Formats: sequence, structure tokens, C-alpha cells
Amino acid sequence: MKSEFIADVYHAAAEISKTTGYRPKLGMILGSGLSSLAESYECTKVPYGDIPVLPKPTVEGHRGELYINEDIAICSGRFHYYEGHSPDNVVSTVALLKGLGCERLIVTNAAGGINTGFSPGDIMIIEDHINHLGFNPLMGPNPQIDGTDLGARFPDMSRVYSPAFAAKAQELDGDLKQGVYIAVTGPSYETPAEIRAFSAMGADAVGMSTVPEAIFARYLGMEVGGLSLITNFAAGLGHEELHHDEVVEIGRKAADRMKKLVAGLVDWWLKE
Ligand SMILES: O=P(O)(O)O[C@@H]1C[C@H](O)[C@@H](CO)O1
Ligand SMILES: Nc1nc2[nH]cnc2c(=O)[nH]1
Repeated sequence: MKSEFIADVYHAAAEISKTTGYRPKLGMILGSGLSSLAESYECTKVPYGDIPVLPKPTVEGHRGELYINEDIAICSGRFHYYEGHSPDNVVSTVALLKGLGCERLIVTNAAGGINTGFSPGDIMIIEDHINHLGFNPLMGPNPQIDGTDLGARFPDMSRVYSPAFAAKAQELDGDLKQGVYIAVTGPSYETPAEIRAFSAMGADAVGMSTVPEAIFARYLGMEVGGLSLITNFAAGLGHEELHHDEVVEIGRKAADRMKKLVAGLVDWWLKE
């Protein structure tokens, strides 16, 4: 992340706080097909088009709107590396949420189930991740604001995802899965051989996002909780070809269960 870019994003965040009067403590980034989660909250909506420092999302199922109120800021629309965005742009939503005052972040995504115990419609608490993207959002000079490093040059990643968040999620919904998310660039889905390799590496679910956001959030000192909605059997494990339309459709269908879980987690994390 370049110092100038983060300064611009923080400046945009300060403008939004000034206009809306909000400094929420909790941020959330919504995955493919999960845009409706934002509608549970009474919020002011700011289209990404009104935040010129942000790029434009190009993927179906990612609206491109910031929802904000005094407690929460929700990015409905994320930026994926496969869209051609730079690593800085991929994590710009996290920088925006941090700039708005968020100390905690919930990341959500749609993912393919690698673990043979997972089925479409399952929700997996992200316990850990594998970065298979080929880049790290912290590559490049360590960014500074007013001459001070934003975070450690070599940040620890031994506990990216909050165990307290995972425990609370399990308490709220007794039927959750838990596992390791592996991020690949996409946009092609995997081959069955890749899925066998990722399974041997210890991955339970595969997707094309979230990991850079979580790394950057931890670098900024935020607490992170992660949820993957399993939208399909990973390549070679089901009988169907993979299509993004189905990913978005399953996301929409499972939105009510996700909404209930997320509402409980939001209430808890705001009070905790
Ligand atoms: O933004 P997420 O990670 O939820 O989106 C997943 C990964 C790809 O963008 C897309 C593939 O169907 O869904
Ligand atoms: N890479 C990848 N991303 C997904 N997002 C939703 N399902 C999948 C999948 O099977 N593979």
C-alpha cells in the first residue's frame, strides 16, 4: 500500500465522517450475492461513485455502495485481483473502513466447498487462510502517515481470525462449519487436480478474495472475523459445471440465515 494512496483513502473517509456525522466501530465487507445483508441496517448509502478514490466494482453481485450509520459501515461490493485491480485497490475497502473509525471487521465471501463434509448452503467460519494469490497487499514500502509507519513491517499472522468471533458464531448457529479458506486469483474456477492439491494443503474452501483484506486489516491492528458461504462443491467434487450465476443465486437464497447470524455477531461485537 502506497503512503499517498492510504492518505487519499483516509481523507475520503474523513470527508464521509464529516458529512454523515458517523464514526462506526465495526466494518463489514460483503461477498458475492450477499448484498442484501446490508439492508438489515438503517444506514445512509454512499455510492462508490461518490468516493472517487475507490475503483469501480465490475462483478455481478457486488453493488458498489457504502452503507453507514453510527455503529457500522458496510462495503457492499469488493475489489478482486482478477478484475485487474492493483493490490492497493483490492484492500482499499479495508483502508476506507479503518479511516472511518472501524476497529473490527467482518469479511464474508462465497466459496467452493473442498471439504467433502461441506454442501452448498453451508456457512463456514474462517478459522485460518492460505494465501495462494501470488501477492501480498503489504508488498512495497511500508506506508507511513505523518512520518509514522502504519503498521509493522513483518506483521504476525499466527492468529488472523478472532477465536472469540468463531466461538460466538458457533453459539448463535449450532450448524456452522469451520475451516481454512484458500484464496486464488481466478477468474477461472479450479481444475479438479487443483482442488485435490488444495485439499492436501489443508484447505476446506476456495475463493478469490478475503485474504488480502484480512492481512491488511490485521496489519492495521483490526480484529477480524470471517464467514464463507459455501455456494457449490469445488471443481470435481460435484456433477455440475461451475457458474457465477449459481454462486450469486445460492448467496441470495442463503441470505436469510446469513443475515440472522451476522445480526447476532454484529450486536455482540458492538457491545463486547
Ligand atoms: O467476493 P467473493 O469472494 O464472495 O466472490 C466469489 C469469488 C469470485 O469473485 C466469485 C466467483 O463466483 O465469487
Ligand atoms: N475460486 C473459487 N471461487 C469461488 N467462489 C464461489 N465458488 C467458488 C469456487 O468454487 N472457486
